[in-house]
Parts: sequence; C-alpha cells; structure tokens
Amino acid sequence: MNLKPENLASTVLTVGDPERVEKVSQYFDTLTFKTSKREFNIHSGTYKGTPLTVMSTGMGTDNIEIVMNELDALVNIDLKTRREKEEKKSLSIIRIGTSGSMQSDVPVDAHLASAFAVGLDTLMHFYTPAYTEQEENLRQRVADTLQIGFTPYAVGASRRLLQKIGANMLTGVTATCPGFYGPQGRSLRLVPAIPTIIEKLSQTETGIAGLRLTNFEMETAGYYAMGRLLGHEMLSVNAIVANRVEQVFSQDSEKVVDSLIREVLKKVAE
Ligand SMILES: O=P(O)(O)O[C@H]1O[C@H](CO)[C@@H](O)[C@H]1O
Ligand SMILES: O=c1cc[nH]c(=O)[nH]1
Repeated sequence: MNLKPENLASTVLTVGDPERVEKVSQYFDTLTFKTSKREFNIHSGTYKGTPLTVMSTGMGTDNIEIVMNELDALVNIDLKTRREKEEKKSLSIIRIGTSGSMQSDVPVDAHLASAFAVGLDTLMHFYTPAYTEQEENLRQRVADTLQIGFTPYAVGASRRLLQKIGANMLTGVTATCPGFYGPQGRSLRLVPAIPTIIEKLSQTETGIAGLRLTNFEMETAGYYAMGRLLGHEMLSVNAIVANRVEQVFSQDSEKVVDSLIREVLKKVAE
C-alpha cells in the first residue's frame, strides 16, 4: 500500500471511496503524511492530539484481505529480518462506510454500528478463524435461509469499540455481500438467483437477543474476521443511504456521511 511503519497511527479509519479520505482528514489539526497506490489513498495526522491514519480500501472483502494483512505486517513483522515480532501490537480499525437498510425501521440518514457481520462471500473458506457458539449459530441460520451451497461466516465487533464509538448509533447485524447488484437483490438486466434475498435475510432470526439483520454493504465481515485472525480491534459504522424495503433514498448522502465522520472523530478523541 506504499506505507511504512512510521507513517501508520495505531488508530486507523477506513473508507471505501478514495475521495472520502480528505473528507475525513479535512478535520485533522495536522496532516503529516500522504500517499496513494491503486485504490489505497492514505493520509496520516492528528485530531485533537490523537494520531490517526485514514485510508481508502475500494470495494469488497478481497481488498480488505490485502489491507488487513499489510496493516498487520507494518506493526507485527520486522520488515528487515522478515520475522514476526515477539510482542504483538493491536491496531484499532474503524470502517466509516455507506450501507443500505433491509428493515423498515432502520431509516435513511441513520448511523448504524455493526455488532456482528455475516460474510456472504467465501473469503473465510481460505482461513481458519475460531467462531464463538453465537457466531456459529448465526452463520448456520443464514446458510439455512439462503441455501447457497457454502456456509457464510459470522464474526462480532470489538465490544470496546462498539461501546465507545457506537454509543449514540443504532446497532445491528450487517450482511456483507460479494457484489452490489445480484447479491443485494438488485436487478438491471440480470435476474438475481435469490430475488427475495432482502425479505429472506430481514426475517431471519439471528439467535442474538435484540439483534436482527439490518443492512447490506460489502466489507464489514471481512474486516471482522481478518481482525479476529490477526488480533486487531475492529468496528464498522454505516451511514444508511438507502432503505431497500421502503424504497427510500437519502436526499443528501454527503451530509449523512459527513455527520458520521464527525461523530467518529469526536468519539475517537474522547
Ligand atoms: O461507501 P463504502 O465505504 O464504499 O461502502 C459501501 O459502498 C460501496 C458500494 O457502493 C461498498 O464498498 C459498500 O460497502
Ligand atoms: O445499498 C447499499 C448502499 C451502499 N453500499 C452497498 O453495498 N449497498
């Protein structure tokens, strides 16, 4: 990602869109480093004295696999000897993303923190994460609902970050999809294999008290699972820009994203 250990803060804010990086760093007090490579646009600096890195990832969990492995290498591998360091460092990584709601009472322009995420992609079939009983149960329930021929994965957020950053937000379970159209029930010329995926997922019992599947996006489960594997604390917060059940779309998605950015910065600096 064109990044060296000295350019990386221990708290990393991530966004999908490379142009969203400066919408976050515009609020920094100091901006000490900038680089970019492909879809990875990266700024480091400080906000109210807290060192922060903000970076874009592009779209999809395949990119997140690169981001997480390389961020981890910067802090936990000695880049000269190429050996794993004995003492490991845990980064705090917060995704500030956009998302579509699958519940009528999760309205557009809301902020939603993902307490859990279910990966409908196959990334975790190439790693071996340990799931809690609750997560095993959740992934099995979604597999039973969708009948897609492989078992999705389900992983929870960092409880500490959820309490600290998500304190004033809705909480829910996020469906991370390997695409924007078919996997989220959208159709242009192609008819999705599961045309009723919104209804199916929104009605699936999660087995977790008070939590339903609430929203669609394309990265959160990949972050949570890679964070679990590598020992980093993860949270994904979402600006709800569409309500797919009510067919309502945010009239000013830039505004809800900006208010989410400011909320995260406020909480990070507290
Ligand atoms: O706005 P970002 O952070 O990119 O997040 C969402 O928007 C993109 C799709 O439009 C996907 O990356 C999805 O996860
Ligand atoms: O509906 C939405 C909105 C943003 N990003 C997604 O992936 N889906």
